[in-house]
Amino acid sequence: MEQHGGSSSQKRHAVCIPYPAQGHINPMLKLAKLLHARGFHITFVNTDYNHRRILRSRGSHALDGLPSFRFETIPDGLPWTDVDAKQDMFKLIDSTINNCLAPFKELILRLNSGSDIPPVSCIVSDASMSFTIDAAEELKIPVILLWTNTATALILYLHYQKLIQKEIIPLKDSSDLKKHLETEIDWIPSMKKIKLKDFPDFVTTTDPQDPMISFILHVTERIKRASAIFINTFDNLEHNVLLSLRSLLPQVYSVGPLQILEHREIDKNSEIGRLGSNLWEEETESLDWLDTKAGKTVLYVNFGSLTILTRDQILEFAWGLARSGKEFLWVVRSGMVDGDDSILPAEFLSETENRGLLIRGWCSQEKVLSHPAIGGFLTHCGWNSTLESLFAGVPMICWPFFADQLTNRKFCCDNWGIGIEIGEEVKRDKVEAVVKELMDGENGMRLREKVVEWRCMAEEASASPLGSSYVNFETVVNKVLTGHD
Ligand SMILES: O=c1ccn([C@@H]2O[C@H](COP(=O)(O)OP(=O)(O)O[C@H]3O[C@H](CO)[C@@H](O)[C@H](O)[C@H]3O)[C@@H](O)[C@H]2O)c(=O)[nH]1
Repeated sequence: MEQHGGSSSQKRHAVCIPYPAQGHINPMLKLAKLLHARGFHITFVNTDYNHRRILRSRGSHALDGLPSFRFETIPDGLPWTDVDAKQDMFKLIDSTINNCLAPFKELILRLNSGSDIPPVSCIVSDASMSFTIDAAEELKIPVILLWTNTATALILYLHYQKLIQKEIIPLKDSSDLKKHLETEIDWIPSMKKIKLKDFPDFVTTTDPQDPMISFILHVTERIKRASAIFINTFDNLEHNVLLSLRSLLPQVYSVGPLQILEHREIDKNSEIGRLGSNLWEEETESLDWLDTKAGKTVLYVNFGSLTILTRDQILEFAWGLARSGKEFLWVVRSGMVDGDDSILPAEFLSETENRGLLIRGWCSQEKVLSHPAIGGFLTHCGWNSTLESLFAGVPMICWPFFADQLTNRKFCCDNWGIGIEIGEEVKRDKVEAVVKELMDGENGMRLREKVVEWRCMAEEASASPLGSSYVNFETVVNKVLTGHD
């Protein structure tokens, strides 16, 4: 991809910095590769902690980079921990806000003093790392934010301040929780009568100082200062919301699914294409196992990188899967079950050994979802998983854990027609019923047809030269990042 760029003095240099969690690093790496393909020199910035994790999971040379695509690190400000230690999400949020600006600015100054690379000409930052806006303003360079959730989640978050002003949150009395969650909100542009239970979480707090609410207010206030905001979605999927959003934030550009742009533009066997960012080591068994299975017969089960299940929940899922009689591939990440990952009972393992593959660890999800044997996805509705499922044409069973996943569940099931709800409380009978419905039922067929329709629209959005996401990406690269009309 070097051929697109000019000499180092002419090249533009983008410093790309994701929020330090898997669901944010993955889309940022895709974006960085796309910018590199357009001739940008890239510096990709991980936290020290995640850098060490990637080296461990991908090998000691995984982040050596290339002359025009380099990796750097900054500390996350948390006490030094072992790579196996789980990072506390709330402490990490707080720490990035308070501790990352100084090392980030030092990094940019150091990059600017190097003679072998072009000076930093723009920052491409996760919207949750909004200290980067201060750095960009000081350096007088543009900052582009990447919003890794839906446009819907963004418009809802932008109205949390108003929810507080209207005294809807924080909740005064938690005994009213059920009624509170059924409250219809009808004053958010393009959101027709959305209930609080479909908001991206945190609306059940009774704490006036709730740290997540403070974080949401912090991010949504600062986001307005960005030169442009990329959203990993596409126009057809969230057309009206994007229109409303643009009247609040004119610099919003839908550029998703980034996976499709990456797929089209980056040769996956090239040095850049092979760069990856998995924090857990990927197993290799599941693709071979899937090769032995018939088309669309296997349910894939994976709850992403942050979900924590209780012992009861994992048991209910396990027995529901066993009773469904369907084949399944279930990936159980280390640390995914509160207290103990090895609690799946021997009876479950022996009953399902001929039709279930249980992977303890991490798989290559994009490859798994695209395998022809996969017929359904039991998911926590993280936005990357949702888009990846859509791109693979795989319908979903939706069991959100927290945050934007609740909103994604609502839209997948009620608006886009690509998912079935399983209910908040996991019960084996329900799991059994929805798995059968998705894999064998008429409803499953309808969802499968619908998801393929959405995949076609996503592909159209990403197509050169007129697809909306493609055009939006080009517009920002030309106008904002390189200053050309
Ligand atoms: O075994 C696995 C499990 C996951 N993945 C990948 O890891 C990413 C997970 O992202 P996502 O599905 O979005 O889930 P989370 O890790 O939970 O993502 C966080 O970030 C997302 C994007 O902001 C939010 O939508 C979620 O709510 C938030 O929890 C995806 O790219 C998956 O392909 C793998 O490759 N292998």
